[in-house]
Amino acid sequence: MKYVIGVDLGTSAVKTLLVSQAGEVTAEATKEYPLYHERSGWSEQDPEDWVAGTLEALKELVAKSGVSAEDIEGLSFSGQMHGLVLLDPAGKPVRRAILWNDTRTTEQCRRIERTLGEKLLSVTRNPALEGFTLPKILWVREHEPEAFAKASRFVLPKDYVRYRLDGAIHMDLSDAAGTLMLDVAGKSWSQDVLSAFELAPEFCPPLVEASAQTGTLLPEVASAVGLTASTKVFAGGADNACGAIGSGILKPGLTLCSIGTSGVVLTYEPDASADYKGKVHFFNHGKANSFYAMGVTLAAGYSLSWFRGTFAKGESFEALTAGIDEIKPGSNGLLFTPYIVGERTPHPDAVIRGSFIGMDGAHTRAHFTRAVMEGITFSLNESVDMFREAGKTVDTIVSIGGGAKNPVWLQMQADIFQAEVVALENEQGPGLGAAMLAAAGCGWFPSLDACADVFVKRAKTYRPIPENAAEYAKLFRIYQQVYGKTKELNEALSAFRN
Ligand SMILES: Nc1ncnc2c1ncn2[C@@H]1O[C@H](COP(=O)(O)OP(=O)(O)O)[C@@H](O)[C@H]1O
Ligand SMILES: O=C(CO)[C@@H](O)[C@H](O)COP(=O)(O)O
Repeated sequence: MKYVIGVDLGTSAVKTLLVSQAGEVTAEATKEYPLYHERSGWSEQDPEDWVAGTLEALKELVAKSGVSAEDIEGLSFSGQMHGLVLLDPAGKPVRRAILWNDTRTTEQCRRIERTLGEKLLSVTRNPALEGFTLPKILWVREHEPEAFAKASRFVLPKDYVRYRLDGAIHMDLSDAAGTLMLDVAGKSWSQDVLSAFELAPEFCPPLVEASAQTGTLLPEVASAVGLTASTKVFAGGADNACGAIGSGILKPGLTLCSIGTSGVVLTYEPDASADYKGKVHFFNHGKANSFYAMGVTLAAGYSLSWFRGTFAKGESFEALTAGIDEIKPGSNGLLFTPYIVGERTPHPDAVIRGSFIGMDGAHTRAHFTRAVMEGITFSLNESVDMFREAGKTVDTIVSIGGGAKNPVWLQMQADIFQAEVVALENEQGPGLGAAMLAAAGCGWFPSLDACADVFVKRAKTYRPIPENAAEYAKLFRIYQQVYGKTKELNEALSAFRN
């Protein structure tokens, strides 16, 4: 039996999966790493932590699987999107990476809008959002000119890790789409954008498809992790593109919900013709010549992990969520908005922050926990709503990410989204998608679709419970008012944030 490895470079951890030719996940190994929030709205990671975590996870994966290294043919990546890694000419990062959930770049976003005008949407197909890469590049150039002067090019998080594994610098189209520098439909770096901001073409890495082979493992890396130097390395893609591949979202009509650190609702687009007028993100898929549209909740799983870290330190998610199934929809009148690091869809707003509305002396920690999960799901439902309003049928949603480990949350998703929610045998869609890129790249299947027929294994389907769905429809209308009613209050409070 032959095997491939999927490496998912997430925000909370790097997760590695060993997957057989039959699509069975035969081993998993995960390594966590820290996030640095030095100021309100800032979010950074050390690229060395990603590399060390990946090497440790790979070593553990190979050792615990008992599989012979010769049988592991290839490896590919899924990566947290948008994070800026600036490299000096020797390939060393000049500063920590600035991540997708860092919102310090509002001023740069406004400048990008003024400079590019209508080209912003017609070329990059996306609005200027703080999380995207170009505003981060402009921020470093303005605020840290010494660091910027050392940088000769930039890469995205998984590209840096791949470079350290195979020694070659590349970026795939699905990840490049999130930089705001790509001509998304034309699949090339946009000369218009680069010249508008005086960035040299050499500052951008060579573009490849997510399924392209970029090299083989460097001999020293292979021996450090217990693999062979002939292991093929494939480019891989953005985590959401890989999540879509790993959930079989490879043809029109399918929708994905992912609750990781962020939360996304995503639909497949067969070509670049759809026009959502910048209300949702529009990116290249990991499947060649196709696209996807998606809405993003910045702090989805992160809201629950923030809540756990602050009020239930040291407890597992299982302990934290115990008993929430005994509480009725609406958490006894408690409502949470998950804007704890600002928001993207449908309110691109770096200043807004979260709220608990309706706190009552009768509420217990379990009510708060359920309210957090409901608030996250309401936020994702705003994206579902937007797709429905744009004419899409959203009746079946494949659910992945850490949030999909929780059956109560999966039922809540079905009740709030008013759609069937499908859980997969393994909730790690992006890691599986990465493994599928390697499997297809190794020639095991003629296409990603053929690979999905074997690799994507559906488990349970959750159907809406009519009385819950009716309650949630009423609550959702209340939830939608909280943004408007707390916006000004948060603007006033922002002066007191550090
Ligand atoms: N048992 C669980 N119940 C509810 N939520 C969970 C559970 N396990 C993990 N999560 C959620 O999943 C999130 C992590 O998801 P994951 O997909 O691993 O994130 P990332 O890819 O961003 O690193 C956590 O922040 C948490 O909110
Ligand atoms: O910014 C986005 C998408 O635009 C995020 O979805 C990141 O790609 C991080 O993903 P997770 O760590 O939550 O999987």
